[in-house]
Amino acid sequence: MNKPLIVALDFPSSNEALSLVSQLEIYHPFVKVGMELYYKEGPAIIEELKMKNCNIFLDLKLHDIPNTVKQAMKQLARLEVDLVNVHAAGGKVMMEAALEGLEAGSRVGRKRPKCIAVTQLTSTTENMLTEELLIHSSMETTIKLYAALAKESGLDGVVCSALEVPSIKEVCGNNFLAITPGIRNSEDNNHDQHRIVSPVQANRLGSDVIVVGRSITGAKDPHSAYLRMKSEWEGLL
Ligand SMILES: O=C(O)c1cc(=O)[nH]c(=O)n1[C@@H]1O[C@H](COP(=O)(O)O)[C@@H](O)[C@H]1O
Repeated sequence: MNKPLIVALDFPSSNEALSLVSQLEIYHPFVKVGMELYYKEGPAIIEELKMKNCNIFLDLKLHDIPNTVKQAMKQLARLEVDLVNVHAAGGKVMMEAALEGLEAGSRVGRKRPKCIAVTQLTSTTENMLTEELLIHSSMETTIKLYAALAKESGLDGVVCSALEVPSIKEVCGNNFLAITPGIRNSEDNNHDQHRIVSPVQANRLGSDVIVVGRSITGAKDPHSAYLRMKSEWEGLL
């Protein structure tokens, strides 16, 4: 993967998603289909996006007992997307089961999709971690341990805030992917995100991939917003 910017297609239906993609079509965008769009449109939206030459991150954040995750991943593998994810909080056996399902569902001769684990959502604060989730380690320690567990389970990387990338790379090595949402420029609305980083900072902190939603999809001119984010992320601005 070559430092991609993934656009989160958080839309209620394929009309809005495909209209956004058509504005970016010449760049063959890497896009993310999340729960909102997939629960409405199902596998059809994946096929439509493939026809538009998009790379696809199917973000369904699986978190269940190992057997359920394995069987679900077997089905998702058949969609032949590039990237899928689980919650690291499901534990090692569940993450291993996710990979087994992906291997089992992938066509012979075709590589399974990459699989990454969400560590702690970028909407989670240090205070929520201790007060609500009753995790009495710091955000950094928790995320480092979850990342190490994901690596031990054979996963390809994690989702985290760019703020945690240096410590994850220290523990898991440079080849272990760090995919980072929660990307905002100072003038953007933060919405429900808390552990926020600009595209320039994400680059400096060593993120491999950034995920950007509303700062592009909600912009007056999504095409210009995409190009600016991309240039800042790639260190051109
Ligand atoms: O797994 C994800 O993609 C994800 C993990 C996380 O910790 N935080 C997070 O924001 N995301 C996703 O990244 C996207 C961020 O969207 P914006 O906040 O609109 O840029 C959303 O689609 C989220 O579902």
